[in-house]
Amino acid sequence: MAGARSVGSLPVPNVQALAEICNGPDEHIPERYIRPEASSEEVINNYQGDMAIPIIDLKKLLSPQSSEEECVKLRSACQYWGFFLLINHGVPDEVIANLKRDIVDFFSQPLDTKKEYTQLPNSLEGYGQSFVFSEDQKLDWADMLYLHVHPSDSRDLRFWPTSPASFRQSIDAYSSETKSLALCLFEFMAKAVGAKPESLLDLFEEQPRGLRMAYYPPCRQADKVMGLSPHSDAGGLTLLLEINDVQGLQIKKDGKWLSVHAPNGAFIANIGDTLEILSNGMFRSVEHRAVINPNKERLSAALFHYPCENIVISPLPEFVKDGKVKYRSISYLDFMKQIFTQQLDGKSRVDTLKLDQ
Ligand SMILES: O=C(O)CCC(=O)C(=O)O
Ligand SMILES: [Fe+2]
Repeated sequence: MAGARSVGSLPVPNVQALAEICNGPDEHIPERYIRPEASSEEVINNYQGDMAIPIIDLKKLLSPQSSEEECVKLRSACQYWGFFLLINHGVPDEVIANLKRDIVDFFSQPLDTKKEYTQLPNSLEGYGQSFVFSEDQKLDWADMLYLHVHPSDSRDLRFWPTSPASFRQSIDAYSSETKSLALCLFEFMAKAVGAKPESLLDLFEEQPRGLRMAYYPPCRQADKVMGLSPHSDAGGLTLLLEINDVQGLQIKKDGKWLSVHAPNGAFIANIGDTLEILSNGMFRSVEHRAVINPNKERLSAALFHYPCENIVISPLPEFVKDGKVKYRSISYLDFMKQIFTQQLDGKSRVDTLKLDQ
């Protein structure tokens, strides 16, 4: 593969700056950003009834009176959707508001200021783009700032912006306040299928977490470009925050794209590949993408929860019903390496690990 790297992205133009140049209705958009699939597949915008994304209430999960009922909903959400909205999650409004403000402020700074945090070769962290493997690969209409936020010794402060001045503090507070959320969800997910809570908790207890903040510039020809290519998330669980209330996330449901939007203050939670394998396919890691708004910029922040680095990802015995193991085992490090060396051409990563039934 031309230009392949072990990790990190090839450098590509800054999209926010590009969008400012080609912002007319007929302006030429460079060929590498033209994505026919952005408008060629069916999208459902007003979903209702069975097509409404499940809403999980953390307060209800934690309350002895309602926990069992909410656990049933959680199980069904993880099995059939792989996505759910998480409400009453307990992360203070102020912590979320501060993070949102600072992310907006960061991306609205001059390019030269943001470039001080540019990704280095062979590193994913910093300001730039994710997953650009080759010179001829189509490109997404977005810029990103990716940081390891936990554990604290994984932080590389070279990439942590000092402007806006409160940014580091806001990310740190957000990281602390979300710390127990995913573990709590893992615990209930295990309980929901009759497995011991430790079965998942033990694998995620060190909680490596990364925060990917994305800036999707508007594009007058939004139907020609793609904000974030279809993908599934590699880790265990992702908690997504929509920063400025502009819709753009779409998830694959029964072969169609479904627009998903979080009401103010809710998280959009989704199962990642690692959890699909650990749960022997009981929980689904679902393909999703982000599209572009013609008039408004969109910002989001995805908090990825990874398992401990030294584990082998393999279906957990408690999730294997009828003795049928559906995935082959792979060390977590090898699994992550694949992300940077393999172009899957539309195939899902977990599919490559599925055993023939
Ligand atoms: O921005 C979004 O809505 C989606 C982000 C996402 O899927 C990701 O960062 O993996
Ligand atoms: Fe994602």
